[in-house]
Amino acid sequence: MALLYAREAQSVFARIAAADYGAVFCHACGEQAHVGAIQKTHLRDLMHDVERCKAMTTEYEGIFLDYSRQRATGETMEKLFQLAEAAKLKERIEKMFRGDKINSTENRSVLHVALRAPRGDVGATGKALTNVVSVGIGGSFLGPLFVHTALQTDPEAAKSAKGRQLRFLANVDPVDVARSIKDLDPETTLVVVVSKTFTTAETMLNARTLKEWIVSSLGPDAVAKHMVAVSTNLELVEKFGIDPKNIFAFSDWVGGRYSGENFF
Ligand SMILES: O=P(O)(O)OC[C@H]1O[C@H](O)[C@H](O)[C@@H](O)[C@@H]1O
Repeated sequence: MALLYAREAQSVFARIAAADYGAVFCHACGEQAHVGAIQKTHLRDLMHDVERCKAMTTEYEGIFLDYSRQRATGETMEKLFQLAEAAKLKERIEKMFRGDKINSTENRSVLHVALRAPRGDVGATGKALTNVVSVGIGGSFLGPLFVHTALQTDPEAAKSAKGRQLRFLANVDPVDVARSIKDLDPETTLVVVVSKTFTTAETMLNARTLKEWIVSSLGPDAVAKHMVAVSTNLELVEKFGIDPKNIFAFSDWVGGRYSGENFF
């Protein structure tokens, strides 16, 4: 986990560095000369420096990180830390984790890190969410169904699924909807609305029905804890009332029939 977060920081850092290198690095640190010098340095020579190599390793929560094989010296690292501070890297990472719309070109949150959230989420009343109702039709139904069926014979998946239930709502038959939720408790149920477009009439109707089911039992605030969406249409998902932090977004160039290959 620590390594994943470190990687996250690294990638944010790389983006900031790439975008603002000239403006931030040179102004804040005034060190273009160092860039020139390090560019002329061969990694082989740096690797002879035992002290440097030792200093460029770190360990956290059992994960060992060795970044000595980067063309960088202790001085480079000092400057990079200054750059990170000048570019407000920590603040930017916090914004990303908080779900702020840091993707300014598309005006959307960047929340793939939410996919790494620890398992065992609880609902609005603190009870574990053990039931999942997957709402979606067409590719948005068959993809999840395919994965569910395939994993049924996987011993590890079967073990994790013990005591849990997964139901699919793939049509607008009110009897089917009623039957699917009849023995489920909203307190322990998570509703996943799967819709690439988030406009499909059947899916939207079922999503509204289940939203009402949750709200009438647990109140409007419970939606944030009991409903998530898998979609390309972040605007409509938010309008529907699902917390942006609970959107598993994917790109519209993934066809519905390939739905099993992304978050579905
Ligand atoms: O994922 P959605 O946008 O809700 O679309 C769900 C389904 O809608 C229609 O039935 C289309 O013919 C399918 O190709 C699509 O998979």
